[in-house]
Amino acid sequence: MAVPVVDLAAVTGPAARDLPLAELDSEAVREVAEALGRACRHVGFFYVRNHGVSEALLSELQAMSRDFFAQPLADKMRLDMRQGGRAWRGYFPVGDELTSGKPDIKEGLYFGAELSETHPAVVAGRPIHGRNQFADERMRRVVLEYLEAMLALGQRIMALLALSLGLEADFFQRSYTREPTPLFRIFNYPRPESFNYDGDREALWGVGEHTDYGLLTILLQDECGGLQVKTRTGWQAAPPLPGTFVCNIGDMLERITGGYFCSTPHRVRNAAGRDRLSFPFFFDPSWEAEIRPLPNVRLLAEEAARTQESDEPDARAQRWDQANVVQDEIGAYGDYLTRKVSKCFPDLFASVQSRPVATTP
Ligand SMILES: O=C(O)CCC(=O)C(=O)O
Ligand SMILES: [Fe+2]
Repeated sequence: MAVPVVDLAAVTGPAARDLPLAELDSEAVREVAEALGRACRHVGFFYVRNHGVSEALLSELQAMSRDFFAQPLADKMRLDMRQGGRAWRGYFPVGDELTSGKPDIKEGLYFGAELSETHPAVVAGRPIHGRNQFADERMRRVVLEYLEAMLALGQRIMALLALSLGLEADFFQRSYTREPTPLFRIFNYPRPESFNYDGDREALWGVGEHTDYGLLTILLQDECGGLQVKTRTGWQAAPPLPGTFVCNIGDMLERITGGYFCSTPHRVRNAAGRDRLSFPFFFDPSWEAEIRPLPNVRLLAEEAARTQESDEPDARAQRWDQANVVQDEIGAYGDYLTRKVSKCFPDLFASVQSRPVATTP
C-alpha cells in the first residue's frame, strides 16, 4: 500500500477549527478518521493536506533555517547544545547524533516547550525541560509560532485517530496529551559531496533506520526528498508533496494499540546534490503518563486478525533495535524518553549526568 494522502478540511476548516475535540463527530469527520486509521494500520505513514497551517509561516520557517545553516560553523556553535544542559536544546554539528549507533550525516537545532527557570519542572531538574536557545528574535518568533500550530494540529490528528479506534475524540487528550511533550527539530542534511569520508559512503545515512519514540510525528520537508519508509513489502520513497506534511505514528501508539497501529521504520538519504532541510515535530505523551494498553485493545486484536491484508511476511516485523515495543517494560513516558535520548547523544548525556541536579524545595 502506498502512503495515502488524507484531506483534513473536516477538522481544520472554518466550521470546525475552533470546535473542542469532543465535538468533532460529523459524518465527514468520521470518514477522514477511517482513512487515517487504515493508513496507520497498514503503512504507519500518511500525508495530510488542508492542514490549516499558514503557507506564510512555513515559508518563513524555511527561509530562517536556510539562513541559519548557511553561517560558518563557529557562528552556529554559539547555540551549542552542550550549553543547553539537561534541557537538550540548541545546535549540534554533523556527526554528533547517533541513530542505530552510527553517526548521522546531518546537523540540527533542537527545540521544545519554552519554560522559564522558575517553572517547577525546570526547578526540579527534569531533563528535556527548560529554555530554548534562539539565535535571534526572528528565530524565537517563528519557532514558537510553529510549535503552537503543531500542537493544535497534533491534537486534531490524535482526535481522528481516537475516533478511528472506536474511542471518543478527546480520549488521547484526556489520558495522554493534556500536557504533551513537544519536541521540534530542524535538520540540515548536507549534500554528501560536501564532506570528506574515507569509508563506504553507501553505509552512510542522513538518519539511519529507526522508528520514532512517541505518539505522532508531523514532518515538513523541503523539495529535495530522501525520506524512505519501510512498508510491508520493502523500502519506498515518501517524496515531498506540495501543501502537505508527512506524518507517522511512533512506538507509543503501536504499544497502546497492542500492535494494531504500526510504528514504521524509516530513514533518510540526501541524494539531491544540495543541502536538504527537514522539520520533524514529535507529539509525545505527557511526561508522567504511564503507557498502558487501550481499554479496547482486545477488540482491536480480534479485528486485526479478522481483516489481515495478507499472509506474506511483513518486512517491518524485524525491528531495527530488536525491541518489542508492545511488551517491553516502559514505565512513565518521560523516563523512557530520557533513556532513549541519552543513547543518541552519549557524550552530552555523560556531561549532563555529572552536573548537580536541583531539587524542589
Ligand atoms: O528528516 C526527515 O525526513 C526525517 C527525520 C526523522 O525521521 C526523525 O528525525 O525522526
Ligand atoms: Fe523519524
